[in-house]
Amino acid sequence: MEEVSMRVAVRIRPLCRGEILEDEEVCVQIVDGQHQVKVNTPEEVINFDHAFGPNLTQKDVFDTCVHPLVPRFIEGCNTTVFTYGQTGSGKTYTMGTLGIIPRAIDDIFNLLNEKKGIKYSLATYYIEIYNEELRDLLEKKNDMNIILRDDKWGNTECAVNTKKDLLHFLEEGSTRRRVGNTLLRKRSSRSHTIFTIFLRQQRGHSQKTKDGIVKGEEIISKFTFIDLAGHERMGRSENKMRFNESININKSLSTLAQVISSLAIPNTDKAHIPFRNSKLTRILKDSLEGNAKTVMIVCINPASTLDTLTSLKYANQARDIKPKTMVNHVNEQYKQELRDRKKAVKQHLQERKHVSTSLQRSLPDKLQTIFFKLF
Ligand SMILES: Nc1ncnc2c1ncn2[C@@H]1O[C@H](COP(=O)(O)OP(=O)(O)OP(=O)(O)O)[C@@H](O)[C@H]1O
Repeated sequence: MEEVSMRVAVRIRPLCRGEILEDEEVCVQIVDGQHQVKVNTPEEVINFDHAFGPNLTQKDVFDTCVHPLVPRFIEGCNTTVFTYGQTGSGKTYTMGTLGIIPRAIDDIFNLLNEKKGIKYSLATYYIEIYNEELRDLLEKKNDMNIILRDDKWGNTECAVNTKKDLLHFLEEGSTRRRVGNTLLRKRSSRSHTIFTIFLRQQRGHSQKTKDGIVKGEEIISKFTFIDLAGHERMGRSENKMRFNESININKSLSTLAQVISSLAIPNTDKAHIPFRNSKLTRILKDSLEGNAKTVMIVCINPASTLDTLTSLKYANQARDIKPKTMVNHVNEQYKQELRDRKKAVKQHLQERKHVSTSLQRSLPDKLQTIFFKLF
């Protein structure tokens, strides 16, 4: 088992046309050749694992941050990427249908095709959390072969046979995401979306590897892509509905911040980490602790001084989280459970035998015969 810290990257988008027309100034930049971001007012420099300026492409971001996760996912680890940032900072652009997810899908299929002798199956689900409620984005109009399996959130898992299936689910689900016009921008995402790919593998080799994988073993791993709703200042959205949405968005993001800061403290008592305080953190639990390898991408609007420093500090804290990565050996775990259960049954039978023998001895002859027949 190897200890790894959570990777945190920053991506500053270019000024958009409207911002250029309004003569907006760039108030945050990457320090040349460094993984550092410099905010102008108040002046501050913050370190990250990766930093992408406005000239870097979707491919650059993917190749540096996400491509290295794909082999880990195939090995059997849970892997997660999430985008975080203000409204309009480029989260959906970075993650969505033209960004990280389709590139990751491509990589996953390429790698699986390269691996000979692995029997595998894939499934996916795509959900959103809107106003603290979960909605299945793949539920309607589904012409694919659907396995209905209600998990603890009641969402639907869809079987996937080809790369085309997976891309189809991504595109279909993305069109159903809850968006709304806010004062800050038109068609702003008002929900957190979670796109998950499940990989179930049957390993055929009999020799042991460094991961301890043995013949016939079943491994299940998941790759989760989370596009968070934009955090924003309260009161800047125009109506009650938008205001309520903002309360819920900010509430779950602040719970996420509390979880991140608790996890960043070494030896925190797990019972005190507030995972259960929001749906988002409940879902993200296994991506942030234990068996996970996670990358957080903080998206920045170069013209906004308003929440930029807060976003950067929030994200910087996440670098201190140290999840433990391990392969999900389903069969090993199952075998251990069976061993434990067998041991418990044996112990129970021995205790029962002991009780019955002492009881039998204390009974009169006739009753002893009946007792013997019964036990
Ligand atoms: N790196 C980039 N290069 C070019 N354009 C970008 C980049 N990042 C974002 N944009 C553009 O900026 C706008 C806002 O991006 P996007 O919709 O991804 O923001 P968001 O953070 O998801 O916003 P919200 O939280 O409100 O949904 C879009 O028009 C998008 O095309």
